[in-house]
Amino acid sequence: MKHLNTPEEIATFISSMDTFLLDVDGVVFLGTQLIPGVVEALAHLRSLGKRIFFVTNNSLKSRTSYVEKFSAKGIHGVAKEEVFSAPYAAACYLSDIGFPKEKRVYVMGADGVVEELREQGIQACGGMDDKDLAFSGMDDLHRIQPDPSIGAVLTAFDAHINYPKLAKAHTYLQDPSVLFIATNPDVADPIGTQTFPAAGSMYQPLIKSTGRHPIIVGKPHETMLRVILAKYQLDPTRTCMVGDRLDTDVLFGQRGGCRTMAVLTGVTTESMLNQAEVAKRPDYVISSLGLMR
Ligand SMILES: O=C(O)[C@H](O)[C@H](O)COP(=O)(O)O
Ligand SMILES: [Mg+2]
Repeated sequence: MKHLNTPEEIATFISSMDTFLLDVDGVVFLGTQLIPGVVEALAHLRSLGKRIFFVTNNSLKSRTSYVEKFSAKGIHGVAKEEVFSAPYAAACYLSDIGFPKEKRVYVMGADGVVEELREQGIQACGGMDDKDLAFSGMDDLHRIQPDPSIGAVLTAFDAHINYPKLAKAHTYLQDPSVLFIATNPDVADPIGTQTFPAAGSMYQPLIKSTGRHPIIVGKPHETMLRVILAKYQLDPTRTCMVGDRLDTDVLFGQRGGCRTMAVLTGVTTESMLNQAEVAKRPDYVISSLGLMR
């Protein structure tokens, strides 16, 4: 694990890579705030002809919305195809396994998830339509019944989680043929100096109530990485996954045979790095992506 501190060390590292896979939350943004120096760093990498892809477990936005957010924050010229998100990975997974056209996916999450599914021609329900589902007592639950049109339950980050949604998902998952999928395993997100529950905390009640475990399609699940490496014929040894989490970003890069870098602007701290098992540590550490300019 090499710390990159001096401009010379950073320049030497950059020259050894052709492609950068950048995590978003904790690397580019912290909450809604752009991390200082990132716009300049991205412009510098691009000026050197480096390829950049954004690989995020964030399930609040579609890739189109992400491109708009990047642009609004001064990160211009990002193509939708350069953004790989957990909702997109979920849609590709369902499409790749031949999810039946007549079936629907029940989404516990935001509209960005529904948008990505529909873009792949997959019917989705739930999402924000269920955010205000009323619950007036246990005898109200007879309204929630099995639904043969549901072929999968997909959980994501859901700021409007409620008991009726959990009851619907639980009911649908009683049928073993209904797929149980989760966008990502991140259990908490850093916002400012605090942390808050994230997508990986949202499906835990269903694991307990149904006894079933979801297929996780986002990082560190390497499907998304294999798609990127294959689609763009990338050399993993000259591709670096840059992230703020060891258990998603670094593991994701390692599983794909890529180089890995941790930044200290998100979840991971210096002490976490030193406490981590050697095998789980990144190849490189830099205090911020903003220094790569
Ligand atoms: O909120 C979540 O589900 C995730 O913790 C968060 O969005 C992670 O996003 P990433 O760091 O992969 O961009
Ligand atoms: Mg992150």
